[in-house]
Amino acid sequence: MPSLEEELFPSTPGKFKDKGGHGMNRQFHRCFASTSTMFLWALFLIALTASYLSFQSFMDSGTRYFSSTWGGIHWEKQVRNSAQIHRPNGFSVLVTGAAGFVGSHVSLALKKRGDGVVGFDNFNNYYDPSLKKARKALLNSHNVFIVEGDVNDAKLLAKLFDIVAFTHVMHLAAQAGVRYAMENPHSYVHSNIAGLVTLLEACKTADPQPAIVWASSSSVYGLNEDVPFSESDRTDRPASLYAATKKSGEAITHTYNHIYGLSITGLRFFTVYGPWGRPDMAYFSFTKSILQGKPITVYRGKNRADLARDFTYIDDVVKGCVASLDTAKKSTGSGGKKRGPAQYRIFNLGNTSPVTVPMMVGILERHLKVKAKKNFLDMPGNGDVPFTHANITFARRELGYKPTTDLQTGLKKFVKWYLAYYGYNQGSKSVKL
Ligand SMILES: O=C(O)[C@H]1O[C@H](OP(=O)(O)OP(=O)(O)OC[C@H]2O[C@@H](n3ccc(=O)[nH]c3=O)[C@H](O)[C@@H]2O)[C@H](O)[C@@H](O)[C@@H]1O
Repeated sequence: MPSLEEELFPSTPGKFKDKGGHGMNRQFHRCFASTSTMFLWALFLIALTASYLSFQSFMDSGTRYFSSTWGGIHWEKQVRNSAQIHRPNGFSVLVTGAAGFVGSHVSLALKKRGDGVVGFDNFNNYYDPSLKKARKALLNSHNVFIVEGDVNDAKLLAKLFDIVAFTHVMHLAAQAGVRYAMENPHSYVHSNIAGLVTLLEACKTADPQPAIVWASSSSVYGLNEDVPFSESDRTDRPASLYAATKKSGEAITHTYNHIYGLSITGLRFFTVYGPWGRPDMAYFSFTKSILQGKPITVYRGKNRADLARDFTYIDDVVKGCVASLDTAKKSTGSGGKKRGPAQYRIFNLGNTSPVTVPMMVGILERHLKVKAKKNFLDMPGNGDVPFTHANITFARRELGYKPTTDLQTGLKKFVKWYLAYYGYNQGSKSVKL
């Protein structure tokens, strides 16, 4: 049986039989037959190519539509609902890193006072994503919708700005952690530099342009030895790639402020801790190890000096973030062009009372009622700095920022949350105090 293809496009000369007649005629017929065969073949190939290409493009859009986590009428409705403002002169805020530690707290605080909040997070596995999912569930229960996506996704960002006229962006999405930068340097460049630029491009083009508040880091002070650290101190000697990407962020945001009129506020966070915190941070991982009866490594600086941090409680930092949004002036650009000078600020958000790491461990021991097995180790050259200490005069004056929680009180709240969330049974070999 001839195939469908053969029936439509006969290729055997026998089917174009010369039914008698002259040589010329035969010649003409042969010639005509071969030309028309070629023509038909060409038509067939064109049709095949065209249908292949349209199938490809259908698959492309289909893949995006069916497998991506964004897009569609239902999704847009969720975004719009989440962005709805429920107070006079309220904001609509895009919070990146909303499933993160600081992001989830800030999102909740804004939502509770009636601002519209749309979360944004890529739920990466730098640390246990189930904790991020639990934060997401908490936010969902307060009607905050988190868009799943990466800040490097320009199309998704453009779509969001298309749907919502965000008044502010609270940019907290980042690759965090000081020492992990030696293991995975490119993840810092990807999130903290490339992602930041993609986000700023979206903000600069948005109409209206939002005001931006974003997370820098106390680590930008690097090898600075003037204490306490003031915003005007040197920040050109970072000790880690993480710090270098945050410092770059300060420079990059400045250019977007200068060229496009974006209103920018950079916040230098000082070792933020508390309930729903980050498992990669020392106070958190120490708690887990102490409860499991596992040893912890406590780093020491030059001449065995204890390391110290200006540990800052999450609720204090949230107040600083919200006050930054409240005092941020509008961006001045439109249509991607600057129309006048715009606000550019940088604030320290610290606690102003550094505590040594062994003291922090002592507080945890008391709250957990379990003794830690401590191994002291000279600080490896891994990006750590010996101490941090914030001067918060500027934030106090401009934001009314006034931290009120000391480490003792803050860690008590953290431990209470930790035990409620994970339970006591983290291990069997705990040594009770
Ligand atoms: O303030 C900041 O800018 C930074 O604060 C923290 O960085 P870090 O202060 O290094 O916080 P931890 O990783 O919790 O370390 C706290 C202290 O514990 C020490 N440590 C850490 C881990 C460990 O196993 N042993 C140990 O002694 C560190 O050397 C450091 O002195 C955050 O992890 C960064 O994302 C943030 O940007």
